[in-house]
Amino acid sequence: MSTPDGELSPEEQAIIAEEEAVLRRVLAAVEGARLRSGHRKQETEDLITRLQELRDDAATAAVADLPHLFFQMDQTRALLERQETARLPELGAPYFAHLRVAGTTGDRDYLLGRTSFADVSADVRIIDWRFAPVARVFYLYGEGDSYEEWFGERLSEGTVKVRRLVVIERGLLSRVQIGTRVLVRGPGGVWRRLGTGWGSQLEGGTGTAVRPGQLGVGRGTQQREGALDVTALLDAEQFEAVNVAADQPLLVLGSAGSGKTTVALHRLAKIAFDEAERYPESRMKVIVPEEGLARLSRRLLAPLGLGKVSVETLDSWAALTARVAFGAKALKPWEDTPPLVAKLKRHPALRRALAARLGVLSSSATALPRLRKRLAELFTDRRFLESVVAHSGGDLPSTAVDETVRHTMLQIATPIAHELEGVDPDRLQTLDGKSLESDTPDELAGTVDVEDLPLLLFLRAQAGSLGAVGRLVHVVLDETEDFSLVELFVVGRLLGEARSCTLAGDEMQQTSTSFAGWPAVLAELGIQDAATCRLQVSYRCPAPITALARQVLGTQAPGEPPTAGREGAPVGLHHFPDEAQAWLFIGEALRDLLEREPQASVAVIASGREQARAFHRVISDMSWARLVLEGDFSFEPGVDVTDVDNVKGLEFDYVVIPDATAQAYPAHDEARRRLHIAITRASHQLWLVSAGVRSPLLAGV
Ligand SMILES: Nc1ncnc2c1ncn2[C@@H]1O[C@H](COP(=O)(O)OP(=O)(O)OP(=O)(O)O)[C@@H](O)[C@H]1O
Repeated sequence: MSTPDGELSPEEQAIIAEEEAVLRRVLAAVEGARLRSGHRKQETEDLITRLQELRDDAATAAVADLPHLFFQMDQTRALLERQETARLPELGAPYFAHLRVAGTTGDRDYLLGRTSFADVSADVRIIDWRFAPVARVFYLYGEGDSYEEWFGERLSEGTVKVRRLVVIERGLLSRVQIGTRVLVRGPGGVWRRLGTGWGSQLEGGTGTAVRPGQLGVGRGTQQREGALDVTALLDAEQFEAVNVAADQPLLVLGSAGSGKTTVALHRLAKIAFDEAERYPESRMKVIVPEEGLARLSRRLLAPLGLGKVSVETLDSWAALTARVAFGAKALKPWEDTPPLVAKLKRHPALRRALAARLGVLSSSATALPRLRKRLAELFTDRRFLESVVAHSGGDLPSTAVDETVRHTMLQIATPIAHELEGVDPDRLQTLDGKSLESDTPDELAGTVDVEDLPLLLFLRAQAGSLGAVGRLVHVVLDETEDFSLVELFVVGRLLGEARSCTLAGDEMQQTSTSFAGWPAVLAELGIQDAATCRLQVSYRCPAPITALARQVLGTQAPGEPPTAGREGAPVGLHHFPDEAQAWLFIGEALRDLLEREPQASVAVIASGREQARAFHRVISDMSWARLVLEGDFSFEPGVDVTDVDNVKGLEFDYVVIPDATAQAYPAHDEARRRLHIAITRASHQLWLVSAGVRSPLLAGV
């Protein structure tokens, strides 16, 4: 299957020579434009000084001189406006792809980048991937294909003669990809062709053989630079999705790692670029369930020119929105809601029960104290809660009723501080300086759960408006399967009539049982006609991992398996009699890996927080080991020890699951989805390690 790395053929040498010549031309043309704009800068400064002088003159001039001075000021201003210079491509990496088309007027070269630039005399045309009509030809056709595309009113026909992806680093060409052929510049500037085996595709063929018991395929041997820009890689289906009209709601579905986030964020960039006035960055938002994905999304948005778009987690968005809608001081949010109570408050059955019990409140009934009282009544009403549990389809156990009542009773108790009003504040502190109620159940008194915030907003939004909360012109919801129905309702209200949004999701990755199906999601957002795209190719995970992920899902797996993007290392399964041995083995393997591949990104994904903490102790003395339990990923090389709840939407070169046991992952739908999420974070290699009884989800592997 694999062919060795090789010397370039004469044809490939010619390709490299051609690409280097193109790059030299581009760099010279951009540098020329930069110098010209530098000269213009001096002229601009002179004009500004001149304008200032004229203004000063006008302040003291005789009335008769004013018309003449004003005329001069107008002229200077007009000259200044003409000085405005366009942004120039970055010299370090001015484009990421090369397209040559043969049309009726002969051959023409286009380079795809993030900033348009043309110097026709130097035969340089860099087009912006977001809006240049000819970018369609790049994304939708392959080398040798004939195309027919309408560019506005004009039908354009031709043939794609060259379609190459290029990587330019600090102004130097380092990689050229033509179809599946990859040419890379090696040390000393010697070019070679990478073999087609999976190992060498990853890192260039050296040190990539996988031996059983050894982690690593060579991915982390080099700095991460030199990777192809994902904007250049968008496939035809993804490109069409990115180009769906801005006012059309879009649902992007697909299995793990098929490019849903990639499409959603590129669409945002396209919309912001095409219709900057209607869709200002300040009124667009990305909302995701977890902190880790929020951080990753910010990192992905920056190179797309969307550094100002706000990215929020569901909790921080709800807290901020509630603060604006209800007033900052009125709410004391509680973040440690017991899991069962949180689950009940986010479940679709609660949304339906609320509708049946409360209907739509009148706006006079939505003052915060009244809304809180309403919720408190409901969450202490056993019959109401029993009906929620009864309609939860088995998701909620009956113990959720007692737990919710008990928890709410503590919240509605009067805080000690109120009862002791008038007492000397010094006497209301414990010896260690804390307040009397801290670390006691009384700490809960007067709080609202973070899960209550969307409910309060929902009741208020249903009755009228959310007051000062700003309208949104477009929103991206990622991992939409984890949004509760009430959260979706509130987002819908903030979008107003247009409902311009991109919803990315995969029902196989729901972890919070708040998902009620895509029709319910759209209905709650008030959307009747969403465009839907289903991404088919699994880009992140190699074939062995995609196959295992499907097996783990069991009967929940969707009908059509995704197309595996590439071959890859076999999944490693390691079983030990006891946990100490298993973890020692992982610790050793990680040390060995990081010595060989110091640039690798590795995640040890435990089933829960406590397991992550416990495993972290095994390697905590290593400088590259980080415990990440609040989504605070640094995206630096090294090992993140974390748990399933933290990693949705993320990816790592290597993933180790340290507790693939029957206890952590029993044969049960939610466990299947959780293991599936952990497995599909790996982009190069996966290990499943177990001690005691191995998870039944891995039977036969
Ligand atoms: N057309 C493509 N060609 C090559 N790589 C791609 C392509 N599209 C996306 N990718 C890469 O695939 C990986 C997964 O993409 P992305 O995170 O967008 O997937 P996702 O469907 O949102 O994943 P998840 O379901 O885990 O949230 C990323 O590394 C991304 O850069």
